[in-house]
Amino acid sequence: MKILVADKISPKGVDFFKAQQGYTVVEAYGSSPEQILELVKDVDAIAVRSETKVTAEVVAAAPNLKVVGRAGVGVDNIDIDAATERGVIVMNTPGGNTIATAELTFTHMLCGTRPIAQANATMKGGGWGRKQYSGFELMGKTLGICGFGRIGAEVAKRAQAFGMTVLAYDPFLTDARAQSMGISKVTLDDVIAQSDYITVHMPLNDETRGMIGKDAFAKAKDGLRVFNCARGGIIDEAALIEAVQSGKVAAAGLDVYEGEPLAEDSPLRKLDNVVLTPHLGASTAEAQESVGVEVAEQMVEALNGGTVRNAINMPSVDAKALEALKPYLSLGEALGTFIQQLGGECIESLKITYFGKITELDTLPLSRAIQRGFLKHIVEQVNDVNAPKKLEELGVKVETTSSNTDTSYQELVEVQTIDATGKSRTVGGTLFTRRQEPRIVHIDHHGLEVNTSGTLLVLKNQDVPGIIGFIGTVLSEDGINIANMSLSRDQGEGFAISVYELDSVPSETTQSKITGHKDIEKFRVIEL
Ligand SMILES: NC(=O)c1ccc[n+]([C@@H]2O[C@H](COP(=O)([O-])OP(=O)(O)OC[C@H]3O[C@@H](n4cnc5c(N)ncnc54)[C@H](O)[C@@H]3O)[C@@H](O)[C@H]2O)c1
Ligand SMILES: O=C(O)CC[C@@H](O)C(=O)O
Repeated sequence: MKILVADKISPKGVDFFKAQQGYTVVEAYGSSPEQILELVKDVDAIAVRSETKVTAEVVAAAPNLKVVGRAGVGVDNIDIDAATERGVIVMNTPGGNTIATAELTFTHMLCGTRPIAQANATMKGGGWGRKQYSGFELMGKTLGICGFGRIGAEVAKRAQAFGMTVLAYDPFLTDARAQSMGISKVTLDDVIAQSDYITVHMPLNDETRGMIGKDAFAKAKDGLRVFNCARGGIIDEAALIEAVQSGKVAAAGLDVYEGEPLAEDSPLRKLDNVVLTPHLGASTAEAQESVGVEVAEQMVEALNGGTVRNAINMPSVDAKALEALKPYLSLGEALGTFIQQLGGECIESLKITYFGKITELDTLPLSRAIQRGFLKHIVEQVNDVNAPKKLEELGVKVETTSSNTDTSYQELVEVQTIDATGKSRTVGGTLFTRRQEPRIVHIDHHGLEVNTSGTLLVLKNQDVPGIIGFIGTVLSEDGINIANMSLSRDQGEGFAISVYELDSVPSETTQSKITGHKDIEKFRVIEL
């Protein structure tokens, strides 16, 4: 495996890569976009912080790329769509730099309350300025936190320790969590109108861009203090500059900017009561060691075919849950591959239903395995990362449900296709309990017992004598052994469904002989 470490991550993380047998590590910090395009040509994985941009062009230039690992939280420097389309796993290390960023935010809040940075500059310049640098207290003030995730919550704890009242705006924050944290969950308008301090801790996207802008400043209290250690642009820089100049905003602290590095001539650099740091949120020894080692471990695990943790574009499952799911994954893939070949063309919908014991497990990876199996013979380079996207592009709608309806099995996985004419086909599978062996147990609800590998001949015929003999004869003329056979008779309707497990695919001549038999309605050769 060849790993490109494109940004400076902890040496312990780099050493972890180097310690793996068969791994080559290329460290290329500060490379230009052109150099990156050249460097990725033969790499299997790229490790980055926030400097290197993994664009669609970079993904396209790296045919062997399997994993992009971000030592940190924000993945806005990675083109997730391009990676997903190509089946490249994108993973981050949430949590490793939470405390570092929460503490930096709090440092900014303190600096925006007591003019430490400004007093320090005066002292270093030979001055004293004691009268000039009086400040305020945090105690008794209201802090509004927009984005109450990992970092937001840690900032809240520190604010409470300083005697502040905390309000939070986060559409995904539950009442129970707000209550347990001793904070008030409010609307964005309330945060803006009631806060003395506002800090933002959310990703930058179309909803959050400019969330604290001209309108917000107009509705805010005079003398508001604002802080952004999340992503540049959540607080509109032009509006902030105006609000600071007009005195509406008394102090601000920024770690992140609309453009990074911040332009040398940015007016922000000239505002006395705005304290700036150069994207240092995660820059502590502890955080860097934590995210550097974590990203390396996660990437190696994924590259070696193990558990995929903290993936942005595929379900992450912990090792124990994955171990429990393992036997089901090959069943899932086989059911998907089977139904795609049975269902025929113009499939519009794929319905996955879980029954019984399996509903107690995290079935997301299994659903991915079914989708991957479905695409196996139709799309090249399909994996668990890009399968849903590929199905969407093909116009196949995927629906997954769990059912508590009783079946004849302890657990059952059922996959149904519906084509453009509304015709439906269904296959069901389970694990035979003692040895956890996957089996197909029904086709269109006709009970059978079929292995989930190799070549299958699926037949629907009139329930008349001689069919099995005929199939045996034509296959033996073709030199094909039958490894196993399963039959289901519908005596009421007068037809039978049978599945022959074959050693190889029947020739065209043999298939035409089968087609020519007057009592055989239809057949399919399915390759699992
Ligand atoms: N300055 C740095 O060096 C640094 C370091 C670490 C993280 N960060 C950034 O800080 C931010 C927060 O990180 P985190 O680890 O707390 O992430 P998180 O995922 O734990 O929390 C983000 C929170 O934002 C909320 N959210 C999402 N959309 C929202 C919206 N429209 N309105 C309000 N809330 C919304 C989510 O519900 C979530 O609770 C991220 O943008 C991350 O990239 C910066
Ligand atoms: O790598 C860094 O220093 C920045 C990290 C930070 O922006 C993040 O989102 O985790």
